Amino acid sequence: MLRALYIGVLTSQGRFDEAIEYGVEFYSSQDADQGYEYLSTIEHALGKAFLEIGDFEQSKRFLLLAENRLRNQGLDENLREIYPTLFKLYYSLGEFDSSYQYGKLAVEHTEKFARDALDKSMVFEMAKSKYLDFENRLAIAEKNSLEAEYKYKQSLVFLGWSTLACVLLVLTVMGVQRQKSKIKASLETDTLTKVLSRVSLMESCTKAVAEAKRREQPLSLVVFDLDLFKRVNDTFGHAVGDWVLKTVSSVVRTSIRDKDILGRLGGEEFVICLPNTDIEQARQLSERCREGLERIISPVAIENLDISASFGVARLDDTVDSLDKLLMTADKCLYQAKHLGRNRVVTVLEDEGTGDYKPSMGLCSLQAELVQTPLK
Ligand SMILES: Nc1nc2c(ncn2[C@@H]2O[C@H](COP(=O)(O)OP(=O)(O)OP(=O)(O)O)[C@@H](O)[C@H]2O)c(=O)[nH]1
Repeated sequence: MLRALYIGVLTSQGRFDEAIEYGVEFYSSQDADQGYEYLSTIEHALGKAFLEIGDFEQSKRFLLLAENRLRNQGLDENLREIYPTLFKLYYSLGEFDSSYQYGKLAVEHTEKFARDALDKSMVFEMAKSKYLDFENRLAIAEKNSLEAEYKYKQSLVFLGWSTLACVLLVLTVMGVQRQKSKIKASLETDTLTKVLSRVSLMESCTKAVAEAKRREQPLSLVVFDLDLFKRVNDTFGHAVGDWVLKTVSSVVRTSIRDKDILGRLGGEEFVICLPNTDIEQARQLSERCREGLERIISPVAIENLDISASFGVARLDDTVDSLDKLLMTADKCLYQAKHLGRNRVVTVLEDEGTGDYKPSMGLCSLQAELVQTPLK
């Protein structure tokens, strides 16, 4: 193939004689194995060279050989190159019909080649744009996936922190709630005896009184106070005194109904509010409690630890129509019980005949009329 090219180069440089000499010498020793395309290229180069030096016969011979070879092989693209030379040859020979035919073929083949090239380049451009598009989409997808991964990691971090924050918040709220419930419980309950504290006792009693008045139901109120409790403290110490207070509370709690209200007024003084309970029922209940307290035995053998309490009982009526008056009346009865020798229950006395109770305010001056439990 190099030889064929060399001949072509010599021809293009105008060195026609050298090209012919070199080509004819090589061509006369033609080698069948060199191939059609190779031979036709040498023939075309020789045809061109002979044309240039005006040897039209030789030119025609080589060019037609080349044309036939290419036609037989269907090498259209090579034919496209040979037709202009044949056009020129026949034009030079004055054979204008043939010249015209080859000129036409040259134009047709050149156009076809141009169309093919255009098609190929279009296909190439399309493939290129598809590739670029693909590349772009790939780049966008990669960018998106990186962004998504980043966002995912960010959301994981956010989720972690928010979970931690939520847990901390819940723990804090739970802690605050626990504290609040503790504070509320400590405000509502007397820490030593576990019965209602003074504040919540007053609240509960106020509600119960209002409810009884609204429903027009009876209600009684008991105030009781441990007898000579100072002596218990002084003789046996405050620890024993505390134990007595706790035990008294629990004995009374078990002696009354669930709906009854038991609270510590202060020191060794307690209140029992008894909804839906008349004065006689309240007196009986107080008596049961009094007896229960008398039976308290200390777990360690403490000699002379006598526990007893005095009870004052009042009832809600037209005159004693508020919690304050109930407390005052019951307290007067309690004072009376202490005055009469302690360890007893004192209530206001029901007026014979009318069925009414004497006004509690007159209790102190009406001692003889008070219902008393006898001293043991
Ligand atoms: N251990 C103990 N003692 C208390 C508590 N609260 C009050 N006291 C004591 O209860 C005693 C009450 O004594 P006083 O008011 O003189 O009454 P008392 O000795 O019971 O006599 P009377 O009520 O007249 O029968 C005092 O010594 C108080 O210190 C308490 O929570 N624990």
